Formats: sequence, structure tokens, C-alpha cells
Amino acid sequence: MNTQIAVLGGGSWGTALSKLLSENNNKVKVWIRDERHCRELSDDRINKKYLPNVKIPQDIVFTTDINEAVKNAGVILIVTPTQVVRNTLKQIKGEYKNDKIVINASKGIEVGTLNRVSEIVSQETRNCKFAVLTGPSHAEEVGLSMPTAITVACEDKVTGELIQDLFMSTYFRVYTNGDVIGAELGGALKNIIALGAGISDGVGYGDNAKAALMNRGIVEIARLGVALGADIHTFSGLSGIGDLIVTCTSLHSRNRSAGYLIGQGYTKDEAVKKVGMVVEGISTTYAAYDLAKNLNIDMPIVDAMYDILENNADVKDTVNKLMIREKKDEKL
Ligand SMILES: NC(=O)C1=CN([C@@H]2O[C@H](COP(=O)(O)OP(=O)(O)OC[C@H]3O[C@@H](n4cnc5c(N)ncnc54)[C@H](O)[C@@H]3O)[C@@H](O)[C@H]2O)C=CC1
Ligand SMILES: O=C(CO)COP(=O)(O)O
Repeated sequence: MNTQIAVLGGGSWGTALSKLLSENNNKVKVWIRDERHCRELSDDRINKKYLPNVKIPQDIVFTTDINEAVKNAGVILIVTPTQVVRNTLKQIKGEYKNDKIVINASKGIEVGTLNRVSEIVSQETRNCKFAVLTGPSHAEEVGLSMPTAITVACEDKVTGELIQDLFMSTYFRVYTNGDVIGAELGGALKNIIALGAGISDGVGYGDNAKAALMNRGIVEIARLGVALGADIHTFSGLSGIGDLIVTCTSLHSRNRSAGYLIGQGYTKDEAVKKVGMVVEGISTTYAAYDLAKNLNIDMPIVDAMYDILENNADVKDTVNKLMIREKKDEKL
């Protein structure tokens, strides 16, 4: 494709996507915040901390200068933790031209503003075209070229197809979707349920409990999503149930792992420290809790997760409260 691409963030997902984009013959420059990490990546061609089993192609350039990374890039790919996306974009000076495409690969909602990343990008970059890349895709597997299917959601079909071509490879199958809101919310909110699935495993509950969480979880996600303007069908696709399945069941999942530790008795801060990578589901629980309250949407699993994370509520008591709620029809 030979497109110049700036990748903002060199954690596990940024590394795996940079490798894929470079294999697809694009010119990739990765912005790394930390000087020492940047030098290590550049010299060793291994991301020891975040993705140690993957060899990084020689032609990927690493820089700590964000303006150098985005200079002349036609595409900016965001892969930092969600809570720092706004601040990261603010560091870019005068590089936003109408023809740039901004793709978000981070999964979360900004705490406080309750903005999705599309909203942050529109506020901070004004006229750039926007797309979100999301779906069941652990970096550990993509980095090893293992088969993966994912969604690129973009309101503009032509731009969506261009991005589809940018990422498509023999092991990375990309579907287009016009529903940006639904794709973003599916990717962000499933992390809350994955944390819950980990907690359920950690306290010793079984497969039935996890299946119930996943299934009633996607119902809640869709309920909030539709209230925010999403298409309900998106939640049965890759960015919805697809990503929910992989995150709730995979041993690679950071959210599930953190939940498992919480279920075993660690505090949330201890769990995050032990995982050593970003655990988006925690901040997203707080944001989703506020969104649901503002919109008067019933989200009992999100409420339960909030209670566990914020008030240190006992897991078994919390699950018991969920179980003995007023009886209801499945479709409501
Ligand atoms: N790891 C995965 O398999 C996938 C991750 N994602 C999403 O991608 C995003 C990034 O996740 P990972 O790569 O897993 O995270 P990670 O924890 O592996 O890496 C995070 C990166 O962000 C950098 N970073 C942290 N704070 C920063 C700041 N204030 N300013 C600039 N950079 C900062 C870190 O130095 C690191 O390079 C998250 O939103 C995650 O949900 C999406 C799909 C797959
Ligand atoms: O979004 C992901 C897989 O699609 C990654 O999830 P974790 O952040 O829980 O590892």
C-alpha cells in the first residue's frame, strides 16, 4: 500500500498492529513516550515488556517526537490507553489536515466527559476522517500471525474500504461496518464484562455463571448502545459478542486476568500492578456507570461491578443480589 502511518503508542497492541502494517508494505513510524523504551525497541527489535515473543520488522521507525511521527503521515493510528488519548492528540501541533485519517484501536470511554474516542478525536482534530478498528484480536496472537477477524467501522464507506485494504492480510480479515457508535461501545463495554468473568472464575464460580454474565452482559451493552444511537445488530457482530467471547475466555486478556486476581482477593490496584498492562475495564466501569445513570438505563451488571470496584463490595453478596432481583422477561 505504501501509506505513511503514525502509530501512537507502542504497547502490545501498537506493536502487533505496526508489524502487520509494515508487512503490508506501509511506512510505519511509532511514537513512544518513554525514551529508554524507544531506544530498546529500536535497537533490540523486541518489545520485551509488552510483547516479548514477536520479532519487530527492521523497517519500523520508533521516535519519542510525536510531531516527527505524524509528519507526512496520511493515517494516524491511536493505540494508547483511552484515558490519555486526548492529551496525546493535544501534543500534535498543526498536523491536522482534512485529508488525514485517524483510526482508533483503543477500547474505552473517557472518565469525566463520558466521551467515546470518536468524540475526543472530533473535538481535538476537527475535520479528520475517523474510523475505529475493533473486534476479537489479542495482540499476542496477531503478533504471531494467527488467524483473526476484525471490524473497521467508518461512516464513510470509501474511507472504510481504504482502511480495510490497509490492514487486510492472509491472517487478518477485516470487515467494514458503518456503525461507529455501536462498534466503539461494543469494544469498550465488553471489558467490564470480561473483568466480571475473571472475578467469577477467581472466586470459583463455574461455566454457567460465566455464560450468564456474557449473555446478560451483551444485553446490557446493547441497551446502552441503542440509547446512544447504535444499531442493535452491531452487538451480534465481531465488535460486540465476538470481542466479548474472546475477552471473557482468553488467558491473554488483561481484563479477565485482573478480574481473576480481584476474585482471588487482591485489591483492584494490586491486580492492575500484577497484570502490568492497561486494564481498560476498570475506568470503563466508572464511565458506563455514569452514562447509565445519566440516561436512566438499567445496567445491573455494571452496577454490580461498580460496587465491587468502588465500594469493595463482597463478590458473593453482590452476585446474590443480582440473582434475587425482581423476576423479569428475558427480552426486556
Ligand atoms: N493488547 C491487546 O490485545 C489489545 C488492546 N487493545 C486496546 O489497545 C489499547 C492499548 O492497549 P495495550 O497495547 O494492550 O496496552 P499496553 O499496556 O500493552 O501498552 C500501553 C502503551 O501505552 C503507553 N502509555 C501509557 N501511558 C501513556 C501516556 N500517558 N502517554 C502515552 N503513552 C502511554 C505505554 O507506555 C505502552 O506503550 C487499549 O485501549 C486496549 O484496550 C485493543 C485490542 C487488542
Ligand atoms: O480487546 C482485546 C481483545 O480483543 C484485548 O482485551 P484485554 O485488554 O482484556 O487483553
